[in-house]
This record gives sequence, structure tokens and C-alpha cells, in this order.
Amino acid sequence: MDVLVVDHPLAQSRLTAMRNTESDSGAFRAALHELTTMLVYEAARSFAVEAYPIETPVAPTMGTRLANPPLIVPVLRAGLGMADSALALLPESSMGFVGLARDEKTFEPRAYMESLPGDLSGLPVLVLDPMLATGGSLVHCCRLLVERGCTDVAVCCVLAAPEGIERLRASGTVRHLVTASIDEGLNDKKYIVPGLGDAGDRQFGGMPRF
Ligand SMILES: O=P(O)(O)OC[C@H]1O[C@H](OP(=O)(O)OP(=O)(O)O)[C@H](O)[C@@H]1O
Ligand SMILES: O=c1cc[nH]c(=O)[nH]1
Ligand SMILES: [Mg+2]
Repeated sequence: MDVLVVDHPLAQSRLTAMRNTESDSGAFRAALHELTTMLVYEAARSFAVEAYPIETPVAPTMGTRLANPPLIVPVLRAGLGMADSALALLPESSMGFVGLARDEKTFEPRAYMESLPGDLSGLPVLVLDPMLATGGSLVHCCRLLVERGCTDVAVCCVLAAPEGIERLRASGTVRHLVTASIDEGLNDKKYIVPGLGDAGDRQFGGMPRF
């Protein structure tokens, strides 16, 4: 698994807005939308392209397009705030959904939704989740993809803890990880430090109800 940290000044300024407790949910979501555009732009560097003939107003030439647009998979809830930005950059893509909520005591993910194609062989997948903390949630999600035949998984997250990166790497499910920061680690409640808090609550408020 290769890991890319997007340390561009514009990415880091959006990340700062997300970390700041003074940012309300509107400001948090706006910064997440913009940062996701930058993360997906960088993740797409590894996507295969193909040439095809076009005509400009002046002359025929060769154009470029994605050979195989990825399935986009936001991890609910928090990944929903990344979905629109990713789809805007990848308008030919389809979208699947995985719903996970981390148990507050065991810190393991509880799955409450899967909406994915049954066969993912030959289809690259781009997974979106702002937070890679213990790694339990992303490993769960990426295993669902591999079980369906996917061999090309890229993940975009806003923040990653070293523990989560190692767990994801050890799972052997992901080829590329793109993040805006590798933070110091996790606290005793398994929140990323310094982090940004609960990415779902900061976008949508309250607790998930189900
Ligand atoms: O790496 P982990 O230790 O598994 O933690 C990361 C997960 O926690 C958050 O979701 P959460 O479970 O809070 O659900 P939410 O998006 O509905 O808030 C986050 O969006 C990740 O999915
Ligand atoms: O820091 C963290 C860890 C898990 N989930 C979050 O939303 N934030
Ligand atoms: Mg949450």
C-alpha cells in the first residue's frame, strides 16, 4: 500500500478549518468538500487513461479519458460529505454505499448497510471516509470490496492515525491511500489526536439513529 500525504497549502488550510472548534457545521462541510476535491485529484493520478480521437475547432487531435472510471464508495455517515465532490470530478462513475458505526466500547465497526454491486472484478474502487483511526472501519469496508472480486482499491481520507495505516496495510486490501495528514496517534477513546473530533457529528450533528 502506498501512502500519499497531500501537503499542498490549500489542502492544509482546509484541514485547519476542519480541525478548528470555531468552525460550525456549515464551515466544516464546506472545507471537507474542497479538501475532498484535492484528495481525489491526487488519488486519480494512478488511474488508467486511454487516448481517443477528437477534433478541436482547428484540427484533429488525440484526447484523454479515464479508461475505467472507479466505483465511488463513501462510508456512511461521515464519508457522505465527500461524495458530491468526488462525483463532480468523476462524473462517469457509479456510487455504492457502506454504512458503519463504531461501537463506543469495543471500537469495532457495526455494519448497518451495504449497497454494492455483487461483482467488482475488473472495476477499480475509490473509498471515501474522512477518518482512519484504529482502521477497523476501513478494513471492514475494503474486505467487502475484495470479497466481491475487487483488486484495485484506493482510499481517500482526511486524517490518518499511524495505527490505522498499519492495520489497513496489514489487511492487504488497499493499493493507494491518500490523506491530508498523518496525525500523532489515538487517545484512550480511540479518537485521532490532535484530530478534528467526530467527523459525522461535526457535519450532521447529534448521534446516528437506528
Ligand atoms: O478507524 P476507526 O477506528 O474504525 O474509526 C473511523 C470511523 O469512525 C467514523 O465513523 P463513525 O463510526 O463515528 O460513524 P459516523 O460516520 O456515522 O459518525 C469515521 O467516519 C470512520 O468510519
Ligand atoms: O477521531 C476520530 C476517530 C473516529 N471517528 C471520528 O469521527 N473521529
Ligand atoms: Mg461518528
